[in-house]
Amino acid sequence: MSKLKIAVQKSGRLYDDSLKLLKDCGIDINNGKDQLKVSVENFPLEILYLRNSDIPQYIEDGTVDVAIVGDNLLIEKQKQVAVVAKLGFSKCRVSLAVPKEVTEDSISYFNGKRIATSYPVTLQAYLDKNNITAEIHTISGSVEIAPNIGLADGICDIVSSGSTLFKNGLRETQVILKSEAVLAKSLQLTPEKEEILEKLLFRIKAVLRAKNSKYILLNVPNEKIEAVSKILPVLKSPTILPLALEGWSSLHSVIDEKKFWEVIDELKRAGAEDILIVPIDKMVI
Ligand SMILES: Nc1ncnc2c1ncn2[C@@H]1O[C@H](COP(=O)(O)OP(=O)(O)OP(=O)(O)O)[C@@H](O)[C@H]1O
Ligand SMILES: O=P(O)(O)OC[C@H]1O[C@H](OP(=O)(O)OP(=O)(O)O)[C@H](O)[C@@H]1O
Ligand SMILES: [Mg+2]
Repeated sequence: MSKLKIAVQKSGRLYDDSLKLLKDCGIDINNGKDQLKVSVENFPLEILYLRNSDIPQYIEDGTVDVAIVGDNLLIEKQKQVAVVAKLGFSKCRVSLAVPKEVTEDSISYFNGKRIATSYPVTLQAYLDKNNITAEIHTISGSVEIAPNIGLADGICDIVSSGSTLFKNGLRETQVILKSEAVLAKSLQLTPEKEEILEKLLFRIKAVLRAKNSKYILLNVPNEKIEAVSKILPVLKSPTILPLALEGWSSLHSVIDEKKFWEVIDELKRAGAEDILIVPIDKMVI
């Protein structure tokens, strides 16, 4: 039986979360030190550890079948690949930034200026769209240093917390795009590999869904069940179990964690008590 070849970043920003995701999907990974190709025993998968920057080309060639890669890099490299799932980690943006002393916020500041970046294609497309003519200096890293050493008047680079910009006396002026890790696939997969990918995706979706959801249990007087149920932003309808205490019930359901914080006060006002929120490991719907 053939195996699906998946590329994962060898080391860097994507590595830990990529491996955690695969492990959460029940995939046993036993890496030897410096082993760059690992065959998985309990799923038809072969893992290749590669440089993030090389991955888009490998997917387009069909050298690898699928990969976990930063979406911003796929946009930059303009390869013929398909994104099959957003993975919710390594969230960042590609932004323009200027020395903090520059007071101008408008994109027209960059007209006739020099911009250092590792993402020249993304930057050029953005400048063209905004009718800006600038000189692009492509460098492969430590982009934030460029204005300080007189190499550029501004930069275009990845921003996440903003701390690298801040420490280098820069400030973000325009967000060009937002990115996160994605699962991308080759356009040349055989039907057999598509089938393995479907199985992998099924697991990934169950893991991601569970990450954003919580199991909620709360106690409520019977006459208030309807009012409380109406407020709960639940998946289907809640499970209602009678408590040993006469006139009370326990409501169980699954909710989106973010929505829970929005309705907590309303739930209490409507009569909910003893609210428990419990993590969910996997969620198949
Ligand atoms: N500070 C950050 N916060 C969140 N995500 C980031 C951050 N920096 C980079 N990323 C995302 O992680 C991906 C990998 O970044 P990383 O810096 O680890 O590798 P790289 O320098 O692009 O490549 P290589 O593996 O080829 O050395 C980027 O393409 C981007 O999508
Ligand atoms: O907004 P922040 O949270 O500070 O993150 C942004 C920084 O993170 C990335 O660099 P990284 O640390 O990956 O180093 P690299 O340039 O060697 O890839 C990116 O190139 C920025 O420099
Ligand atoms: Mg980096």
